[in-house]
Amino acid sequence: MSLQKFKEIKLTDNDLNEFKLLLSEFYLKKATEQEKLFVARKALKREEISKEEFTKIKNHVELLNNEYAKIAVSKAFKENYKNAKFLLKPIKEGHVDFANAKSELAFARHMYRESKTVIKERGRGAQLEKLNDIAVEVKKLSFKYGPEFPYALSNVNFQIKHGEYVTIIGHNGSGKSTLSKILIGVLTPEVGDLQIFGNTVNKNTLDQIRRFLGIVFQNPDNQFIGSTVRADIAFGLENKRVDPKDMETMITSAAKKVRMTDFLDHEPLNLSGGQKQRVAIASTLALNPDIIIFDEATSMLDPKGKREIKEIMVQLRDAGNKTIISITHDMDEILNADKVIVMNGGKLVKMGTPSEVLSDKEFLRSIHLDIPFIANVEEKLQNVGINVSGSKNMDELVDKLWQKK
Ligand SMILES: Nc1ncnc2c1ncn2[C@@H]1O[C@H](COP(=O)(O)OP(=O)(O)OP(=O)(O)O)[C@@H](O)[C@H]1O
Repeated sequence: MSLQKFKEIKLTDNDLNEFKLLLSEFYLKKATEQEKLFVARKALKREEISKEEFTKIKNHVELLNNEYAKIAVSKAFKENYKNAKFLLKPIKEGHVDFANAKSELAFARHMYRESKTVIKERGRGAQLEKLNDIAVEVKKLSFKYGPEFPYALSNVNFQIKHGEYVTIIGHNGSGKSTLSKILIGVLTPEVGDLQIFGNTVNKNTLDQIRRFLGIVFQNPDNQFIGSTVRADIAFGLENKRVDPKDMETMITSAAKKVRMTDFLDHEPLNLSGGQKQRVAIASTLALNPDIIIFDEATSMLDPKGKREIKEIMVQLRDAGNKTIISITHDMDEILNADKVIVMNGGKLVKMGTPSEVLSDKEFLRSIHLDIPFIANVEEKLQNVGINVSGSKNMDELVDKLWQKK
């Protein structure tokens, strides 16, 4: 088979995602019906239902079992893998098609293995494939809390690339919380579309898509489950059924990223606000999500705590391979971001780099946003003819002023 022909007929990551979703959905349906059969069997013994009624339920379960057995096969993926293997045979190393055919083979093998794992796990725990490198895409999104309410979000559109650090900012009532609830799947958009790595979020896909996301909430006290920092980080891993022998390494590695290794045996409730949020971040990081959403995560912290968390957001972005989304009304937070999304009255009113957004200070003031302290100082300096802009913190501003001397 030629490479061209293979590309026309090959299975894609989309097919694999559909297979995962179908299996988990069907398994859930089957489990529910099996539960009904269990109850019916007891009812039959107590003569509360007739033999005919019981047989009807039993036949239905049998039918589902048969159908499930037909679906839960990785034959198509095996065939696809076999086709990919044939691709390489006639192509010599060094030929233009060689690398291409090799990567097709690697992906076909990955899909075949994944399909077998999903069957073994009956679709439960399945992680959908990333279909592109756009971590979040919101298209024509509108939302209202009820028919008689005004739109809390109206026609919002944006894209966040994987690896970007984005802040979503807005005054009270601008729609930030509504947007964040939609992003984490607590609210469902009625108009428009939300995609995570190319996967459309809906009630069938939500559970699987959530695995891409980690969330750090506003109140650190509401996020603790364990009696020690270690137990707290372990909780999510246990839920994910991580092998206990890998657990300690994963806990230490997550704690290290937020500089909390010395506190692993401490009680979370005795920590400072900033430290508590660091533990919450470690618990999230341990699960290795691709996207971390900080939902007003610094708003209850003192200045030191705020600084600590902001530093960690920057470090996570700098370490690569994580998308950081911070929903906040702290304007100082926008300076370190790659991109800023400004919300007002349920609409996205501005989007750009911090410098682009800060270039129109009058507009920001008109929608009741405070200008970051550093940007205010720069504005005052510009007014007296000293041209400095785009500083992320006081040190950077001082450096720029020294260079001008
Ligand atoms: N549960 C609700 N029922 C009805 N309307 C709501 C509800 N929650 C929010 N709203 C309305 O939706 C709009 C957007 O509110 P939202 O809470 O998303 O804004 P916000 O930017 O997060 O504000 P804040 O910073 O005060 O939390 C507002 O007009 C608000 O009154």
